[in-house]
Amino acid sequence: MNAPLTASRLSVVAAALTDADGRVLLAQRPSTHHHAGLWEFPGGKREQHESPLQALRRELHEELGIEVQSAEPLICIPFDLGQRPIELDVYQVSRFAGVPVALEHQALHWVERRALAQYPLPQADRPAAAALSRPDRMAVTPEGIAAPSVAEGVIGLLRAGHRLIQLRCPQLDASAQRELAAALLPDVRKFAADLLLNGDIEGAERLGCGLHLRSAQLQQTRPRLASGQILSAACHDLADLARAEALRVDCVVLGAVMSTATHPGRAALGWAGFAQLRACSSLPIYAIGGLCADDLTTARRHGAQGVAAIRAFWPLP
Ligand SMILES: Nc1nc2c([nH]c(=O)n2[C@@H]2O[C@H](COP(=O)(O)OP(=O)(O)OP(=O)(O)O)[C@@H](O)[C@H]2O)c(=O)[nH]1
Ligand SMILES: [Mg+2]
Repeated sequence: MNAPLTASRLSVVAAALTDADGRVLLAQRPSTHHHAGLWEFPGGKREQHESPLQALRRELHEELGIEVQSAEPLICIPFDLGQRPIELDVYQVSRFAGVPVALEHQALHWVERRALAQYPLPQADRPAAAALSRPDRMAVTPEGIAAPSVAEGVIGLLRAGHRLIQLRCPQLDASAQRELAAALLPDVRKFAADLLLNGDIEGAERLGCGLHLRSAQLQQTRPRLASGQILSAACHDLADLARAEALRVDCVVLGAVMSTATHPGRAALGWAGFAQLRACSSLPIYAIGGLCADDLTTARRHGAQGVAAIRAFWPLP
């Protein structure tokens, strides 16, 4: 059965068309349309009788003259901050017949994934650009274990394919956490991964690594980080998300989606609550709280960049 079209959000389907080199097609919106001149993923409004895939096939035929052969769901973004609330359902399309031609757009560009964010995109597209270019998992180190075990576990995470690791060691003082980060950074860089220091602004500035701000730190001015140093932030509600957006963070971690043993007192958002908050921000958002890798598909269906977890990802017993 087709997902119902609701009056509250306009249902829009769009395609991240990829070529053999993994580049993604962006299309520049016509000067006569809403969002004129911005670069978007080709697609358009789903009609009442259509499934998302039927709408995608029709739109890509009309706009690019191609036939879609297969499409995988990438991310479905509820977004309420524009002129009209939309649900932007983005599919990854790597198999299609024909060569895309700009039948309705001003121009087409094949873009390296890392360069997507440099294009002026509609606000709702930012989470899709991040879904195409940034890790879908953030691993957070568990508390209460000695520094050598944290180091061993982080190496295990890198070997298991994790590329975004938050070093969170409340059991160590700030200087010991910083020392541990400094020792781990050569390995982190060898794996082309990113390490985020939890809460230690000065440490991240000095070491040149990433930083994860606690929600209580969101009132401060933006830390002095270079463009390659990822800035992330813990958020629990709308006010946190607004502050994180004002600090121009690269991503946030939002939860708890499910109730967890580590934070038993905190009310869980559930996926519906998560999506409501997601719709009020254009930031890439990792969902956290009682989640594991099996929840990635559900997370993406609710507009998340992916899943952040402690125990579910930790490779040591
Ligand atoms: N196709 C597309 N639309 C997007 C994206 N991001 C985004 O906010 N939108 C918004 O979604 C809405 C519908 O898109 P559209 O203008 O392509 O619709 P359409 O192809 O059916 O065109 P039409 O209005 O001429 O019939 C527009 O308000 C558009 O700005 C995106 O990446 N791709
Ligand atoms: Mg369109």
